[in-house]
Amino acid sequence: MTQPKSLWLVGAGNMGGAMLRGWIAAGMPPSAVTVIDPGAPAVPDGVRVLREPAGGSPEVLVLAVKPQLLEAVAPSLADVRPALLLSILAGVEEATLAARIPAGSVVRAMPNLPVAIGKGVTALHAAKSTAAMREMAQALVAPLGRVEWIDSETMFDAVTALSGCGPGFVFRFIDALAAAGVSLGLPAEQAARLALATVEGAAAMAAGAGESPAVLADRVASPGGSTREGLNVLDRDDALQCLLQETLAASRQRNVELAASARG
Ligand SMILES: NC(=O)C1=CN([C@@H]2O[C@H](COP(=O)(O)OP(=O)(O)OC[C@H]3O[C@@H](n4cnc5c(N)ncnc54)[C@H](OP(=O)(O)O)[C@@H]3O)[C@@H](O)[C@H]2O)C=CC1
Ligand SMILES: O=C(O)[C@@H]1CCC=N1
Repeated sequence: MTQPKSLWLVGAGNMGGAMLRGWIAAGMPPSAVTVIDPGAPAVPDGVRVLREPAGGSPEVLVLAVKPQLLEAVAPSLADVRPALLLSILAGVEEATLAARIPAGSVVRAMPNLPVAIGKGVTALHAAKSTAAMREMAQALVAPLGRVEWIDSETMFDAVTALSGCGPGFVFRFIDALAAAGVSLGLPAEQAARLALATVEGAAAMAAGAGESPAVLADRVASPGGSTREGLNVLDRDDALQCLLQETLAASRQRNVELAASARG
């Protein structure tokens, strides 16, 4: 990967910490990274941790605090001049970021939690970045999993709802599948193991298959068999489809609200 000479990670919580673990696992030298986080989080060996910026500027500044903290954090970064600001803040728009933090280029990124194991998805958007900094951003997130550029920033909230929040929805589905097994009399621990392995196997198979998930679902559903009966419940009045539409719409709406409040 094209390694940045220096990278500051501002906020190393759930998501910043996941990206950091992914980068170190992918070979980024820990000595290139400074974490800035007043909570003094645990970080991989060799990574420097500061409570606040202590002068100088990195080549890349990754902003990974909560969107609601942008206003509070920006003044401490007012004298920092990174070549690239990579923001993972949900909702917060490129223009808002550029107005708060002076950076050569701004790229928005929307990763998801599995980046920690190199199996994440990161969406990227940049309207005004230089080509070199777009490449830098892409090279930075490429070892963390799939990378997708989003042309229109207006789509970024929808992408955030789907792939950024998506692992949360899938984790909930795994629990619900297990709980449904328990309701049929299975022991809880065994149901949890079966649900997780089933989702893992089905996702891996769908990822490697040349056919759509719909075709694969039909392959599980033998004519006149029991899967069809179950699918009929999920499909009745588009029950699952409607539930997920409502789920993503609620998440997207929250991103819109976060963007508006960061705009000020
Ligand atoms: N979680 C996820 O799956 C995803 C999150 N995101 C985005 O990532 C960002 C962070 O979310 P998440 O990791 O879940 O939140 P967390 O609260 O887990 O992480 C935020 C981190 O920032 C730290 N922090 C607080 N104040 C400051 C400060 N002044 N300077 C530097 N660091 C500070 C927090 O410390 P302390 O805990 O001590 O307050 C914490 O370690 C959000 O903008 C979110 O939209 C994007 C994609 C997915
Ligand atoms: O829930 C959140 O706010 C963040 C954004 C995407 C995933 N988690």
